Amino acid sequence: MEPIINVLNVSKRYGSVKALDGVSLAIERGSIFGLLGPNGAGKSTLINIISTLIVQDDGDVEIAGLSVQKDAQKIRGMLGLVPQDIALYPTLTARENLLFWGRMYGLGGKKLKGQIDDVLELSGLKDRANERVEGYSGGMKRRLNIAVALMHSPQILIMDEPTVGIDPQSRNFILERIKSFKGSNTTVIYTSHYMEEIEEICDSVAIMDRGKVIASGTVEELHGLAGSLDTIYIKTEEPVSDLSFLKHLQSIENSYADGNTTVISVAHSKEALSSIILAFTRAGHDIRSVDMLKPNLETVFLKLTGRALRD
Ligand SMILES: Nc1ncnc2c1ncn2[C@@H]1O[C@H](COP(=O)(O)OP(=O)(O)OP(=O)(O)O)[C@@H](O)[C@H]1O
Repeated sequence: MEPIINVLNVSKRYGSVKALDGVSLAIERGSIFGLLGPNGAGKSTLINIISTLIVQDDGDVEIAGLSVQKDAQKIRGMLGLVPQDIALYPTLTARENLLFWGRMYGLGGKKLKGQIDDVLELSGLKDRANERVEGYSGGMKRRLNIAVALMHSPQILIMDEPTVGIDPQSRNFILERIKSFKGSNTTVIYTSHYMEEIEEICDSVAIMDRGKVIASGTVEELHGLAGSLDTIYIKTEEPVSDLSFLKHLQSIENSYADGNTTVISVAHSKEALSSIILAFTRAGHDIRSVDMLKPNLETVFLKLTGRALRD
């Protein structure tokens, strides 16, 4: 597949802060592309450059062969942006907001009406379309914001943390809707610092930290960077100083004691768990709790940076 977006060695500074430091990325047409990173990693700066809202200091972004610097106007017509801040008229109804934005995009007549019905359906707001936006919940406003971004049927939908601070129902609704774009002509760029969301919906992911892309690939490829081992944490009533009772268990790759917690690395935690628990009990250790951690984007980030994603 052909990339629709090529980010070529892009840098951006704010005073002494390097918000982006030589970022390069290729985003496939029709994919759902995730940008994951902690606060301040540079995600918003990057998508604002892709959206032609701010200009980079160095490098370029090509979208369908056009340059954000030279062809900003044309590129804007191809993009739908869902910004972090809600941009709606509170005293207008949802339908009136969509009418306004549709006209801004140059739509009119039957096409405009049809498009409004489509995006209301898509955002699950059809039944509430004639209510004023000021009475909407945060999640409904966010869904309307997405509807606005879809009014001109953009090739690329860019969403900056669209699920922050909204109710779980709206969050699930939004995630399901984004998943429904899979295999369509619409390319989605999705930023988040929630790794579960990115794992759930994205085909490809770039992990950003301090202005750089520190890893990119499919979710599976990125999991591979954390190694293939699961981690089991067993908390006991008393500290366990001698772990020789685990020796006979072939599946254990590594184990160490950390106070009352024994940390065990195994290839297949599900299969190994019952024999590990049995070994603890037989050795006379009372177990207080058991936790399992499979490799995920959180552990990948930890491995690459030595820091947690959610510091
Ligand atoms: N307009 C600005 N003026 C000064 N510094 C800025 C500006 N915008 C961003 N920065 C700085 O650039 C860095 C990257 O910020 P950016 O907003 O792109 O990160 P982010 O990954 O989107 O984080 P968040 O999840 O908090 O939005 C941060 O250190 C931020 O403080």
